[in-house]
Parts: sequence; structure tokens; C-alpha cells
Amino acid sequence: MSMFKVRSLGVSYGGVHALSDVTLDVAEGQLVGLIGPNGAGKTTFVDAVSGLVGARGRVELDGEDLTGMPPHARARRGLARTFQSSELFEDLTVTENLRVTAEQPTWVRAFGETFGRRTPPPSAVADALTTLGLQDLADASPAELSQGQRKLVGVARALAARPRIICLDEPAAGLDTAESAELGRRLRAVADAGTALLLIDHDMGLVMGICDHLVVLEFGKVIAAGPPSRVRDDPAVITAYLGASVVQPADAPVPDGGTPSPATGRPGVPSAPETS
Ligand SMILES: Nc1ncnc2c1ncn2[C@@H]1O[C@H](COP(=O)(O)OP(=O)(O)OP(=O)(O)O)[C@@H](O)[C@H]1O
Repeated sequence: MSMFKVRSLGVSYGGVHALSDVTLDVAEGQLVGLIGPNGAGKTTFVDAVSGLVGARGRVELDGEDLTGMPPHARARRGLARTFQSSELFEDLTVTENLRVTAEQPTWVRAFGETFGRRTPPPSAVADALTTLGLQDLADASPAELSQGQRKLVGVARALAARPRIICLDEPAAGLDTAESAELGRRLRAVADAGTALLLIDHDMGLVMGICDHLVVLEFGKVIAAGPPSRVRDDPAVITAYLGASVVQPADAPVPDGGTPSPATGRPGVPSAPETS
């Protein structure tokens, strides 16, 4: 059953219709990928559902209407997100970075509990470190971490707030293949443990390999949705990624995910990862 429901979401920046009538569902523990060429509206979607930009339509979490709520109120109800350029607090250890989201000031906690709001338990930080495989780095400072580890800490920090869903905006950007694969394994573990994920990324090996369901945007509209195996063969998706002028036979080799097509400069057609 759908836990996160978005209905007919629309966003316009002046005359630019960045999103039009986008509907999307995420079930508990489901990992849904939101993909599309550059400028398709993916970040705008996350900005809109998290309340950072005004939008038409409706956003619902666990049956509660979030539409019109400010970002902090949506976060309090369990909607977390990461940013494309999410930075860690460099003066804090990994554990302390997680505590920033996990621990609320006493008065906020008391106020929230009075009105029945969720309060993350003390184990939230330890659980997030374990799920992301970061226990051995708990006392490290961000300067000591690799790029891949920093991304894992960013996800752990969102997870430490015990959200119902995390929207991840390009978490694999800048990672090498091995780091991206490790991130994928950890994201799958987060979802399998019950936290829903909405994953935006241009790394098609990652997206195709771990997502349960994909939604594809082009020019702010949904052009395809379904399981990865079906979406990757959808003619509208192939055209969106390669450009309308390029006709690609079904069995033709495809460029790697994220590699610009020479014809269009757009990222490669979604391709399934190789399985070993
Ligand atoms: N603040 C803004 N003001 C005006 N136009 C904007 C603004 N933010 C985004 N846009 C436009 O909205 C459209 C969608 O942009 P968005 O960043 O959501 O796409 P995206 O799919 O996330 O792209 P990318 O994969 O490159 O990150 C684009 O045409 C973009 O130029």
C-alpha cells in the first residue's frame, strides 16, 4: 500500500513549466527511482514535495496531507531529503554529524510529545551507523573520509532522524564504480529495513540495479513508469535519453549511465548493470 502519495504535482518558474501533473507513489520499504535527462524536473520534484518551492497538487505521507506545510513540518512528519551538494559539519565527528538530526532540543521534544509527534529513540544514531556500515568511522572527522564514505554519512544523517521516507538527490555524483556499488548495497539495506527511498541519480547501473520501481520524467512530465526491466526498453525513454533524432535498434549497445551521448550530450540510455 502506498505510504507516500504525490498527486498532480505542478511547478512553474515564471513561464517555465518545470513540473506538470506528476503523480507518484512509494510504499513502505520501497526503493523508487526518479530519473530523466538533465533539466527534466527531478530536483524540482524533491524541492516541491519537501516544501522548498510552491507547487500545485497534493502530497500525502501516512495518510496525512502535507500540502502547504513548511519544510520543517514535513520533516517532523517523516519526510527527509539530501541535497546534491550536501556538506558535512567538518568540525564534528561522524557520530556528532548524525546527532544533529537525531537529537532534538529538550523543549522541542517535550512540545512534540505533548502533541503525539515522533521522537527518534537514542539508538537512532547507532542504528544509522550500522545500516550504512559506518561503525568503524564513528569517531572519524569528515576530513579523514573518502568521497564514498562522505556520501554514506550524508545518508546516515538523514536516516538518524528516523524518517518514513528519504528523497536522495544524486547521492552517487562524483563516486567511482566501486563506491557507487557500495552505496547501492547500503541504500538497498536501508529500504529493506523499512525506510522508503526516492532515489534520483544519473548512474543508471546504480538505479537499475537497486530500484523496485522507476518513474521517468522528461520536460516535467512522466513519460514512463514501471519496473526497471520494462522501463529500460520503453521506446519513449530511449528517445528521451538519446534525443528524437537518434533511432536505436533494441539490441544495439548502449553507452554507460551518466556518459553523455555524442549525439545529444544527454546521459546514456538506462542500461541494466552486469550481474556477476
Ligand atoms: N529556480 C529556478 N528558476 C527558474 N527555472 C528553474 C529553477 N530551477 C529549475 N529551473 C528549471 O526547471 C527545469 C527543471 O530543472 P531541475 O533542476 O528540476 O531538473 P533536473 O531534472 O533536476 O536536472 P539535473 O539532472 O540537471 O539536475 C529546468 O528547465 C530548469 O532550468
